[in-house]
Amino acid sequence: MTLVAGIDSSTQSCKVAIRDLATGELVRQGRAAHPSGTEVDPQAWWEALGSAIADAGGFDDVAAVSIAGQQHGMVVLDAAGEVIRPALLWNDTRSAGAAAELIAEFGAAALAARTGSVPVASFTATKLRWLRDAEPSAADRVAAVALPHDWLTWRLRGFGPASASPLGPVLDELVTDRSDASGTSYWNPTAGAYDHELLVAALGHDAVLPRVLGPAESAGTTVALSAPGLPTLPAGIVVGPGAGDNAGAALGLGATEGDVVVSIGTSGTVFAVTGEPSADESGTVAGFADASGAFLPLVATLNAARILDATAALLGVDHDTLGSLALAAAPGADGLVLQPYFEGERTPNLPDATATLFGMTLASTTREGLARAAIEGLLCGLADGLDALRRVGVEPSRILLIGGAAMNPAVQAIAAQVFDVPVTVPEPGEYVADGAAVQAGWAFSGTRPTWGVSVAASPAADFRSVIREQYAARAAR
Ligand SMILES: Nc1ncnc2c1ncn2[C@@H]1O[C@H](COP(=O)(O)OP(=O)(O)O)[C@@H](O)[C@H]1O
Ligand SMILES: O=C(CO)[C@@H](O)[C@H](O)COP(=O)(O)O
Repeated sequence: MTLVAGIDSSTQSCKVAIRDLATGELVRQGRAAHPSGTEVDPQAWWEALGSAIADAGGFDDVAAVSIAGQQHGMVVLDAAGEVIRPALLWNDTRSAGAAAELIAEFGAAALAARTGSVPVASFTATKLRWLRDAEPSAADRVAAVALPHDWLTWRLRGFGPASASPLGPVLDELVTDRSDASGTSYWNPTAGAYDHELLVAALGHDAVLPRVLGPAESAGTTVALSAPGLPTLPAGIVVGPGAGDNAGAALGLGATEGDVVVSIGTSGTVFAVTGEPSADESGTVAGFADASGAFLPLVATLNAARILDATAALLGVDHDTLGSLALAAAPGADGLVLQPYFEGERTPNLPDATATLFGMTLASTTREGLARAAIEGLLCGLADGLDALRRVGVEPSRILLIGGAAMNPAVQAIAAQVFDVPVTVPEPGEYVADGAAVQAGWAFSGTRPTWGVSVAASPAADFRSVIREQYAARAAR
């Protein structure tokens, strides 16, 4: 049996899935938590990767591995391969002003044409601009800029600071893939090339950027690694190019035309695989590349599963009870509307916003109503994202609902009331890690594995227009 491993180094945790290349059968899995916060030392991801690999029973019998990861995070390296400062994550909004500056300097239409997207604070270029202005001595030392998955892939292949890696700080050995490169705001998905003028405008000087590999290209192989608390690896495992986590999920689901993936994890994302690139000048849709050689128009919200975490904590219940409470309230929650911008928001671009509860009356202010308003508010933001995808030409025929919160039966049922296209819930699984495993198998064998995905639920279509109408009315005010 040939085993391939996929890794999802996501915002909240690191997950490993080991599958049989021939059948796709899940053989082993593991996971480890990441630190909280929007600024994280990449070493914590490296240690979590070691724990997750150990939790999955190790890689001694694994033939190939690939890493998908949270997108956009700024990992800055000096000439010695040392991480200069903690990484700023996709959900860190301190660079909102820098994003506005870059748009003012180049124009939204030009940036959309050159990079597929109009940057918001999530994008790497804006974080580099923030670094240039807020920490100039750190910016001066930047010799290379990587994304979370690029840096982990580099470490897995034995590169890193001289003191902590067998092959040392060879910056030219950094690699990435099209999907993650397209979230930087200095890579052109249509041309398939970096735009160094935009990098220099952001950082203040040029730097080494990871070489962009094709979907099935191998990044090389692992070297033997062994140190307490860090990944333990045998030599010679084929390493795939890696991917942004959303592109990884599309690969893991085998998403095809008509499929729109709605992922409810730390971020909420709505995306589709398309044959043509997109360039939305309004900035709502990010024109990413995917991990199969195609494109991935995507809308992302900063607030998603943690809306439900916060509401469940407030009500003093677990996720299941939150769901039961929500289903006990009527669609529309008697007018109670949660605009759930707890962490600011990215879509719409309101980095300094906070959450607001509208429509509180003596009748509507119940535990059941609040639970439902939380789920409805979460899903309405994503349904707005679906409408934005339609505006760039995506024609959805079904929603594939994934991510931690998609496991909640109430979220599934209310999704069928909020989305006006049929909702399908794949078997609970780690589709980002699975997509990375597909990619590892592709790099190993030269053929893209097609493993198939089982469906767990197809909630009956139950569209209730009141939910989106009252949400939109509140948003308009
Ligand atoms: N049954 C559930 N109902 C609602 N939320 C859930 C449920 N199970 C997990 N979650 C939430 O899902 C999130 C994790 O989802 P995941 O897709 O793994 O996120 P990420 O990939 O961003 O780390 C957490 O915020 C967790 O509390
Ligand atoms: O910023 C984006 C996409 O543009 C996010 O989707 C990140 O990629 C984080 O993903 P999760 O950790 O929430 O899965």
